[in-house]
Amino acid sequence: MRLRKLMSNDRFDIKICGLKTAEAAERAVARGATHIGFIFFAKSPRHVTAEAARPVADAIRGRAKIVAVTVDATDAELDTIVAGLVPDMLQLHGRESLERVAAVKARYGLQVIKALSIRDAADLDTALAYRGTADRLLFDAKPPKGSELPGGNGVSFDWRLLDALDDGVDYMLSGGLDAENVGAAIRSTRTPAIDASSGLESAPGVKDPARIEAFFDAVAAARSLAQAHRQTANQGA
Ligand SMILES: O=C(O)c1ccccc1N[C@@H]1O[C@H](COP(=O)(O)O)[C@@H](O)[C@H]1O
Repeated sequence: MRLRKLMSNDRFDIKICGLKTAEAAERAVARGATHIGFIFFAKSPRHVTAEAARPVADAIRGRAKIVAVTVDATDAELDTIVAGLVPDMLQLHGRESLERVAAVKARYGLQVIKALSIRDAADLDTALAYRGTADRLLFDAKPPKGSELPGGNGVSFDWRLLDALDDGVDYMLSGGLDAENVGAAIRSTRTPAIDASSGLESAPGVKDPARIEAFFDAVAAARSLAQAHRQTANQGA
């Protein structure tokens, strides 16, 4: 049943986040990334300035959505990022309220992804309140104790919580995805989109070509297996 739901939606988005080089961005897009994310958070090993990120973004502009990832950024900070990077979307990965999400959307006229950290069913309920205000929800794990980063921690949450979601919820599954677990994530959830960052790195902030390739290979394998299951199910119907 879940496989049928997953594959009945042809659109499947793959966001690769925390890019710093045109080489890594090009590799991700060549393999099918639909979204490329740049991190604007000074404490992150993936932090970039708009000036440094712009040529990387320009190299793939028009072939994947350019996403600026920010954390409780002020209007002044967002003004600099939006003017310098010219992103297609903003990802708000802090404690932004519903009102703040609405204000950011209105100020820039850009699509907004709201990242929400999930540990239990109550967190999912809180996250769902952003539906209709944010253009898309992104479910990430809660940061481990002591982490200075609200995301990019390489940890997953219990994907079984997503069983409770209605089919129509448009979200991205994030948190600790890598080549080893992304197939299971796709098979065991109904996710219409995935997002990965630190699981594709050889060191914090350093994207690894082999890990990127292995990740996309694993995604393709899981998607074609699901497709085969759907065809078998349709033939039996
Ligand atoms: O990657 C970071 O350093 C980061 C910093 C601040 C906010 C978000 C950040 N990353 C985002 O977190 C999720 C999950 O990352 P991971 O796959 O677990 O490493 C993803 O959206 C990153 O873009």
